[in-house]
Amino acid sequence: MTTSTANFSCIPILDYSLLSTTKPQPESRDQFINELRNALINVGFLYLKNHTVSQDTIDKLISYAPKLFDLPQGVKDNIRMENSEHFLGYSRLGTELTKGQVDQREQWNFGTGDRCRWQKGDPDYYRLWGKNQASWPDEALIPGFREMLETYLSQVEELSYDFSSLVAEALGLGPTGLKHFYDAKELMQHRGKIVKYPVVTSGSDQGIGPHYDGGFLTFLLQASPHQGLQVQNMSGEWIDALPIPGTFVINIGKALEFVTRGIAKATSHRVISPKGETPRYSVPFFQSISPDIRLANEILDNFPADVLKLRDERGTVSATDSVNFTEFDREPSGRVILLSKVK
Ligand SMILES: O=C(O)CCC(=O)C(=O)O
Ligand SMILES: [Fe+2]
Repeated sequence: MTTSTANFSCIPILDYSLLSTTKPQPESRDQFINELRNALINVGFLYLKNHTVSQDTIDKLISYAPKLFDLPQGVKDNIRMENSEHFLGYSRLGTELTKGQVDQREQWNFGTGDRCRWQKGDPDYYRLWGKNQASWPDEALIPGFREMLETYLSQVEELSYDFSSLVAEALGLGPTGLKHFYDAKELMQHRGKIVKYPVVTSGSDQGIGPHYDGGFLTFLLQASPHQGLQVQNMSGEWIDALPIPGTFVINIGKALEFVTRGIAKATSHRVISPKGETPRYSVPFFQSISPDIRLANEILDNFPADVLKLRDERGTVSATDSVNFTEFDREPSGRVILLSKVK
């Protein structure tokens, strides 16, 4: 593994209020963009504070999370992901593996939008666009949950587009430099999960094993105050990403790393199960790109020399722990996601 001068020992905290449109300050904007460039190239992870998602909605989501998992097992099993052609719904503890090892987590999978895009003759992966209907627990069992989560997902979706334009700017591509990776908003379906990591007293404490995210950008809400998320730096050390109230943890996925020629860095991360008395909860939101995009045809060019220099000074991590399928650059991105679900 290459050790780099740009190795990190903590995850930067970026302040979204530096971009405030009520009092625009060019130097504050420059500061934000510079900090973002550093985080994208040297860390692959950042915290975002003073973001645009309402704290009231986040507080509600945090209080709903345990109630969702406390629903009777039969209710949860009725809306199991395994029965959904859209891969939405509930998945039991122990049904997921990372690199052959069982992850100790229970999850609900949701998507934005509420329609299936697939029509006869369309590619198979359009079926991933699913109606959420099947994945919502009965309103009477958890009143207000659906409305709260739809509000949350649509606010994070908005943030994800705004943030993607800032990422493009920070990489020297101009604010619209990543826009062609997305279809029209009403055609996109982004995915989110609500995850419970139970307390582990014996056996494996792998909440989720070391992995890279596959897409462009992930927006993670740490929905309880537990230690557990760790991020691997250039020399292989695991750095804690402790929950910071009022922030999102944002990280880069393999697809963005690939199309930016390794400039924006995907960083390996994992979750260690909680040891105390109470479970850990988190809510990742995975921003999708157009399902028809073949990444190998879309590798970006025209990066400014200073951005390329920062990448080259950083060096590369020689140990590869890539996504578990090899066709991720050549197949349409929708099929890559489909393959990852059925493997
Ligand atoms: O739960 C977390 O904190 C991280 C989850 C994660 O990395 C993932 O689901 O890809
Ligand atoms: Fe992840």
